[in-house]
Amino acid sequence: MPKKPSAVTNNNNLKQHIRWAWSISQGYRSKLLLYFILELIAIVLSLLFVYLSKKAVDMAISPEDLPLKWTLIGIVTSVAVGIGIRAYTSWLNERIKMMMTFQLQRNMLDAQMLSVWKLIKNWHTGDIQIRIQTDCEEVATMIAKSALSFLLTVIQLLASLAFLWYMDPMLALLILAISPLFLFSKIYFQKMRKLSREVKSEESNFSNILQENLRFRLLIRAMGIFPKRRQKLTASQQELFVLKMRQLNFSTYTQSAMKICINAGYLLTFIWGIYRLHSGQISFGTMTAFLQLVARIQTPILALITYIPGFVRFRVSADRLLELKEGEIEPQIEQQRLLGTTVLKIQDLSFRYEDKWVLNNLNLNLMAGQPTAIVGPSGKGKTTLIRLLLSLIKAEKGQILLTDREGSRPLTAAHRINFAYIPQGNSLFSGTIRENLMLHVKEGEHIALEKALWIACAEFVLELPDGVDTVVGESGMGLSEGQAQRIAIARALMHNGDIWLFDEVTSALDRNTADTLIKRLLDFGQDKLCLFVTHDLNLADTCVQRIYLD
Ligand SMILES: Nc1ncnc2c1ncn2[C@@H]1O[C@H](COP(=O)(O)OP(=O)(O)OP(=O)(O)O)[C@@H](O)[C@H]1O
Repeated sequence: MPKKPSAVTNNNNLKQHIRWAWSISQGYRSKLLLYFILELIAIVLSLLFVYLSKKAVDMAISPEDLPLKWTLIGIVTSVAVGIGIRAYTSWLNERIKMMMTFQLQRNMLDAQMLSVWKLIKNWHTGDIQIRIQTDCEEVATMIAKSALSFLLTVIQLLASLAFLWYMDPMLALLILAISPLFLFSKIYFQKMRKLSREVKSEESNFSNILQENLRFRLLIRAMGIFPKRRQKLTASQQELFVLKMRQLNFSTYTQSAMKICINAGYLLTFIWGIYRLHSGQISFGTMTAFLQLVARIQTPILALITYIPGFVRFRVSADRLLELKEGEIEPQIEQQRLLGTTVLKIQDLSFRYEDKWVLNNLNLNLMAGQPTAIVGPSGKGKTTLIRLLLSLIKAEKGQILLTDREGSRPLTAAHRINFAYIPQGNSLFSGTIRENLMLHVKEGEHIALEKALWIACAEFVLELPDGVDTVVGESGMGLSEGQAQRIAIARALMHNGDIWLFDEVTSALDRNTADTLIKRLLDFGQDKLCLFVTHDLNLADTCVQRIYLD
């Protein structure tokens, strides 16, 4: 059964998340360091601005005639350079974030594309899609942006606090005391994490329903189940609404509390400053510096608070992505072309899905030039045998040997290039027919396009107004099932593999076309190893060998 999106079983600790985030940052660290250093300079400049403006105000109201020019030049320079640095760092940061997101998305997709069969069936594509799209971005945002900004904000906060402490320790303590530090408590984090996880799970569920509704939109209408499927989508939206409202309510409470603290802090500083100014304990310049520093303390505190939801989402997303990466991945190996495969020998082959045995001690010899039909009732393991031959699944027992002019060797995933495989149903990609036909061909190793179309009884393509450049939609939309099936056959023949694995190639064809197709295939494939999985008895009768699976 596909995994329910809500079932995030992973719950890694903070250390594991940080270690993983660190590994993702590889390749970007020097750029991130540059960003960090420039931001530090910007912080120093902003404090320099506070210091110089205090000095300028005090100089301006001083009875002595002090030269203000250099102080004012210093103020303008610190502001101008600060703006320039911030513009560059924000550009740089967005760029790093984008690159990191794309790389993470590619890695996650690769892991899914290459994960072993057992894992594939556990996942719903809608769920995978939402994880790759939104969770990858969440993680990259944290690593490239929020984590460093958080650190910089803490530095800015500490520097401003130290400055204020230097001018008035009591005020610094008071400001800190009424800051909404409760937002860093464990209870707050736990609550946020729970809410975030629930929302993300429901988003995955919504994506699953949406994806299936769109994919089967014609079928849904034809079956008259549109209201039901719509209802399912609406129910998921309602659930999402409830969860997001819970999140919104929670953040409204916390933000209101936060705003009360921030305003109280400002008022306190103002009253405190006025009182001390009035009693002559501080200068007017110090009063302005107070107000600026309070802003420079409260703004970082506010910023730190806004990082919390992002940090919580990062941890939930990290769990979801680590879960996606779990399990066995097929190693990428170089493909080996065999030199005229003559025999494919299946010896004592047994296979089971979990505890259900599908094949038991199967023995079979496929010889070049002796087409074989595999027939039998539905659900007896015909497609499973094809999966074993394509090394998509591993046999429990037994082996498959391939013999060519150079000898025999066990079949592995490296031999896939030698197979011409046609799956059941429509398997065309969106794009032109030419793009579909040329998908896996190598220069100099493929047969002529027109020839492949002819053998596959797909000459009709050449008569279309745009010929092989005709654009087909998703899943071959714009073509009939039979037309799409014949183009898929031509595609399989194009790269001239020695071993043909044809799964129900005549299922969507009329009798005449099917018979012509069989004849052409058998004529052209006289030196090939042909395996037809079929319920078509005419096709089975034409084969030299018939194997009955029951
Ligand atoms: N991914 C899977 N996980 C668990 N069981 C599976 C899986 N795929 C197939 N099976 C089971 O294995 C058995 C053989 O399936 P298979 O698709 O090989 O049959 P088949 O002979 O090709 O059927 P058909 O003629 O209908 O295409 C079936 O009983 C099926 O329920």
